[in-house]
Amino acid sequence: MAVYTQLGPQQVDTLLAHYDVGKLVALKGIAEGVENSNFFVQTTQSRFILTLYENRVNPDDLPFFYALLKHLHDAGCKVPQFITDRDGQWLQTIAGRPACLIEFLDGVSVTEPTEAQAHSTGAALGHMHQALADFTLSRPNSLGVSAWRPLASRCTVEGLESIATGLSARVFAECDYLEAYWPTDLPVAAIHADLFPDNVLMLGDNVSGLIDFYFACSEVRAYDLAVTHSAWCFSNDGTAFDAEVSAGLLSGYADYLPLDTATREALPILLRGACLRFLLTRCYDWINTPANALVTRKDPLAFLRRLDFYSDGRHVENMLGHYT
Ligand SMILES: Nc1ncnc2c1ncn2[C@@H]1O[C@H](COP(=O)(O)OP(=O)(O)OP(=O)(O)O)[C@@H](O)[C@H]1O
Ligand SMILES: N[C@@H](CCO)C(=O)O
Repeated sequence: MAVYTQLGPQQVDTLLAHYDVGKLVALKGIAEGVENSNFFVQTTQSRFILTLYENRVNPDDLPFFYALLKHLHDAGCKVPQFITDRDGQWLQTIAGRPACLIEFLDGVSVTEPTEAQAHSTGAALGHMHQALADFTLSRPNSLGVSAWRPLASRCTVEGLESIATGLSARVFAECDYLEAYWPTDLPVAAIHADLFPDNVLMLGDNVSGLIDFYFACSEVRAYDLAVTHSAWCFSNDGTAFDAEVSAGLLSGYADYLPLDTATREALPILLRGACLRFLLTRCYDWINTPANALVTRKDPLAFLRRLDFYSDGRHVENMLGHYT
């Protein structure tokens, strides 16, 4: 569940009085998500998401997210806009929390994507990357390659071994490998960094919205493709790779940005990096979240299985065969 702060209609009425968006008709907490408190707000004029930023989003980063979404929206990408009040303010305080009123986008997130849906997602990602080529703000990636070893240490050897025997050695060996081979010659730009299926809204086969940009940061651009590939192209538990979904995602992306030689050569490393990032954050949460907490812990081993898959160079070669 993700309603950490409760809100009453009176508080939301008071907030909405600053905007030209009509009067409150319905207010409902949204269960999905784990980072922020989200509410569905229906007014006499339209529908909105009201997000209250809880401890994991640093309020100092909000101007970066605002500018990023405005830039993408102005470039025609399907992302929600932050709504400004009559004084031009988009950042408010409600119940003592920083809060924003955000455009509501139609669509549902899929759990078992088809090739066509993956194609549309790849295209939306490529379009976004193209649009961000002239976006000038930056935000360091606090979960990038240099953060993985310290994060693994914070998980502790015992913690990692409690999840799977041998996991600790595997994780530290992977840190050695990725630190040695992480690409330094590819374009760096603002990326989404967490484009899992639950952060993509779809209507039928078509993307209607990309949401949840709160991990967005400056990074090797193709790493975003790697993250998205690792999130979309496997069964949830990571045991089954779906070659059709992979082909759809890559071809949608390549409609906007070519998979040039440098990108193709770096992808095996970037894909392994994406797996290690989610393996480690899930391990950390697994170890530090009580089993009976309201937030459901995500299975870390689902990303160890993906890491195993990508570590076999033949798999990535087959996937990219069409582009060489
Ligand atoms: N702009 C939007 N339009 C429509 N629905 C939205 C929008 N933003 C968020 N939602 C809904 O709210 C849910 C939670 O939003 P979001 O993923 O941003 O939360 P979060 O707490 O940051 O989640 P996460 O755990 O994925 O980081 C989404 O799954 C979606 O159903
Ligand atoms: N999308 C992530 C959670 C947010 O980083 C995961 O599934 O582990």
